[in-house]
Formats: sequence, structure tokens, C-alpha cells
Amino acid sequence: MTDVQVLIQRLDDGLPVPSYAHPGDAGADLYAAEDVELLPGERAVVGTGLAIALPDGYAAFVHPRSGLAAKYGVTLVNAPGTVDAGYRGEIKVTVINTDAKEPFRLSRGDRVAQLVVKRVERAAFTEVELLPGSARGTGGFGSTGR
Ligand SMILES: O=c1ccn([C@H]2C[C@H](O)[C@@H](COP(=O)(O)OP(=O)(O)OP(=O)(O)O)O2)c(=O)[nH]1
Ligand SMILES: [Mg+2]
Repeated sequence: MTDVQVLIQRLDDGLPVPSYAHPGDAGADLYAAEDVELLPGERAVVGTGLAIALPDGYAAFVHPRSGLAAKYGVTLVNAPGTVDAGYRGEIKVTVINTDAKEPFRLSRGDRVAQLVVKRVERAAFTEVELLPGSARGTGGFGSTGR
């Protein structure tokens, strides 16, 4: 399998470049550029000190880390965040502390989220009067039961 070439620009020299912890990993860890203290229920937009350029036909998705979620209730408000191929700004993460009681202290250099690069399709949207029928129809939002 050949790797997708992704150009990266470090906006903060003090932070490592994103890296995969193991061969075969889908997510490359992203590092927090700032110290942030999140009170229970609080959220913050945290910089990663990183900008990227993806090839056309790709997008990158900012996913939470399961360890932070399971141990501290820390996740991302907009998980997974979408990084468009043409975006050249700093990748930021929208961290939230969902714990009811414990504050969470994020330190600069902590691995705060992970970036998953994927090939994506572009759709040609065609308006019609009536959509083709299907077995599911309009059922959703629990239509099949709990
Ligand atoms: O978790 C995220 C999500 C998005 N972005 C950046 C990359 C993305 O290309 C851009 C816009 O994201 P999105 O389209 O989700 O946000 P929007 O609220 O629709 O903003 P815009 O009007 O700029 O598209 O913001 C991040 O850095 N982190
Ligand atoms: Mg948008």
C-alpha cells in the first residue's frame, strides 16, 4: 500500500510532527499547542500548531482519543471534525470535558486528538420531484426499535 502524500507545515516548532504510534494505525496523533484547563462541562478550541495540504479527493478527520474519553470523559464537540483538502489554516480541536465533577488539565505537548486521512467522494447533486422508493423509506431515528 502506498502512503498518501500529505504536506505539513509546523506553525509551532516546539511540537512534534503528527505520527502514527504503530504500523497500520489509522489515526496520527495531534498535539495540543496550549495549556488549557477545562472545568466540568467546559469546552475550548485548542490549536495543534499544524497546517496541512491534502491531495484533491482526500479529507482528514479529527477524531477523539479513546483513552481521554474513557478515563476523563474528554472528547471533541464536533467529532469527527472535517479538514477540507483546501484548508491551509491551523488544525484546531474542539475539546470538551463531559465529566460531571473533575476538571481536566490539558498541557502543551499532550496528544489531544488523532487525524485520519481518507479518500472522499464528491457528489453531483441532482434535484428531482420524487426520490426512488426503498425498503427503509422514511423510517429512521429508532424506527427499528431499541
Ligand atoms: O475539528 C476541526 C474541524 C474543522 N477544522 C478546519 C478545517 C476545515 O476545513 C475548516 C472548516 O470546517 P467546517 O466546514 O467543519 O466548519 P464550518 O463551520 O462549516 O466553517 P466554514 O464556513 O469555514 O466551512 O475548519 C479544524 O481545524 N478542526
Ligand atoms: Mg464548512
